[in-house]
Amino acid sequence: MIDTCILIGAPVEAGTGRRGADMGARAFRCARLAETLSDLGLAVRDAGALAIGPVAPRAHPNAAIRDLAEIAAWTELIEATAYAAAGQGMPIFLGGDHSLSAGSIAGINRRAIEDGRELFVLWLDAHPDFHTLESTESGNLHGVPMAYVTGRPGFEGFFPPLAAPVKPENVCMVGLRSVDPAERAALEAGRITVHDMRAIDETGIGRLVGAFLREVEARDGILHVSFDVDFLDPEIAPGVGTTVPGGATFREAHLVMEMLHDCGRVRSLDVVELNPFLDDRGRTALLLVDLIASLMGRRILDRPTRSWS
Ligand SMILES: NC(=[NH2+])NCCC[C@H](N)C(=O)O
Ligand SMILES: [Mn+2]
Ligand SMILES: [Mn+2]
Repeated sequence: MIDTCILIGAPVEAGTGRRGADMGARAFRCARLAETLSDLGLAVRDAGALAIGPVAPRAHPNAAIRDLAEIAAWTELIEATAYAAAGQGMPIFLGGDHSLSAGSIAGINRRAIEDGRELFVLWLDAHPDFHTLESTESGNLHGVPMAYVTGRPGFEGFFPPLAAPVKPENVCMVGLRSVDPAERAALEAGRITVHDMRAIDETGIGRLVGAFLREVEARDGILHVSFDVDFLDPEIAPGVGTTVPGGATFREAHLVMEMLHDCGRVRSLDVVELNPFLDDRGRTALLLVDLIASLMGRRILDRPTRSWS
């Protein structure tokens, strides 16, 4: 694990159908993310918030799509930021909506390839966000980043060209419970590892994530974690625009974070879709700060408790 965290605010909300996600990065600061990480003995660099300039609107044959030029501009900026930050510490992207992961994962993968490392992605989300520009029906571009970074066709000429796609077999999605028909067909035809809520109920989240982490270790990979707030059950995390009932519990989420810390291979993180406008007195932001703390090494007992390998 890395000892310097770089906090990068990415106040993008054009990818969602609801306003308010652009306040997410500020809410993490109110919930004392930087201080919490410092208390764990980590160096923290606050890189502030990114901003794009004005963009000329772009049309797409899929008329449902909104804010294509804006999301393309965010993707380019976040990609460059992720690439630069990955050489200096552990970037933590504070969203902002999930479209930011198009840029963060693309930039992290460019760095990984340059360093001769194999990048794996753990995608914690109620949704696969696996639409192409053709298949999205809502037109909300937070529903497409995983298709983009794994190199599915149709982004050429609209999104920035990828240095290299992430290998689908290096991606593991956990927590799915809202999958559109076009996404389901593409996931069935592809090679991404997918664990829906039923798999979690039947097998246990620790065994599912443990199997993936063993694979990352076996292939000497590095890991990017993309955490969508709606991975969590809305009862404990109401501050998100796309709530879906039946999500991960408090203990399941902390277990995953603790296992990620113990595996020692996480090099970058997105925490996305926090919408303070929909939150209940900051409780979702505070919960996320505690989860990030678990990922960065906070533990209940002061001894290694790793038991999954
Ligand atoms: N990052 C998210 N919250 N994505 C939700 C996407 C929901 C739906 N699949 C859509 O494309 O509109
Ligand atoms: Mn998502
Ligand atoms: Mn989601």
